[in-house]
Amino acid sequence: MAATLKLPIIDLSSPHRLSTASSIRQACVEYGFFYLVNHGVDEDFMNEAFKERAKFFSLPIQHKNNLNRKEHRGYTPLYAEKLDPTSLSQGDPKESYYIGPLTDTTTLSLNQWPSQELLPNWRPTMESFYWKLLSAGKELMSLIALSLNLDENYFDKISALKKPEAFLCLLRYPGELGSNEEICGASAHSDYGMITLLMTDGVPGLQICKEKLKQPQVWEDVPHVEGAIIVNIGDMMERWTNCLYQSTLHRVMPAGKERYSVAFFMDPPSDCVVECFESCCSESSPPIFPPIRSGDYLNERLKLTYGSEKDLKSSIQTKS
Ligand SMILES: O=C(O)CCC(=O)C(=O)O
Ligand SMILES: [Fe+2]
Repeated sequence: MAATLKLPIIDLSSPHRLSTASSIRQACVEYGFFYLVNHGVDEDFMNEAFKERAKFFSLPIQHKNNLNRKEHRGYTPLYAEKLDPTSLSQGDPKESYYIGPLTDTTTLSLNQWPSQELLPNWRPTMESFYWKLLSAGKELMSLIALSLNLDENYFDKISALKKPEAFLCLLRYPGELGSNEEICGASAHSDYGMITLLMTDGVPGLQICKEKLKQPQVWEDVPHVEGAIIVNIGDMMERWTNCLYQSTLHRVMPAGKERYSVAFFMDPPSDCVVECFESCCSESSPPIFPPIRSGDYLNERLKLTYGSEKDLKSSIQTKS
């Protein structure tokens, strides 16, 4: 049985910003994961958004398939994603729905929405959810900058936050697929981007592996904390910080029970160059990774997760 972790709790509303930043640093070095409380997304609203989310997933499959993922927005059916591309499974047994950046008017229309007749409150609820999470995420990024001995507006200054590539992802893991220990709901992976804000629903399953290079891997349970957002560091943040902050390997084990979660992936805009921060390298610890455009990095990772669009289409035809 996996041990249960007690991750650090960070209070986003604390007036003691320097000491909060120092706790964030410790959490990111040690775990790459922490809980965020007093984040401004109130529990009543979150529960309302969770209800709307469940309504979408309970629509008949043909309605969901009408909104199939295009340009990384819309519905992704069961098995279409494989977060661990080396896994031998047919794909991860989860379905999801992606809402792309609302901050960029040029790509806004790429988003897909269920029709108002079917789900009248869905779009305004999800848009509001998006803005609330973006606001919490931006506030957190200023503390993360402080935690790295950078100016608190640093991520704004390097244009990482003006129009971030932030995606709201609604997830459902169907319980009826059983609790085969071999098949993870979400296979082992680290997130690709800057940070992820994750909201779970109380059904267990999320686990992290603190030392991704150590064999055998040791997995520990991350319990749900009511009202808290789980934050994790993504690979681009790991590159920026020269591996000071870990993008920790995580997965979702099957619980034999339906499970929902929401992930808000905050990535820099595609033309932002991710290059080791000066505060994270020195002569004795030079940059480990070469600079890379965020968009190029993300595209490579997404290609591995989804295979080709042809694979996605055949997965829709055979699995639904
Ligand atoms: O559902 C969860 O708790 C985690 C999901 C996740 O890690 C992801 O989608 O990247
Ligand atoms: Fe993840």
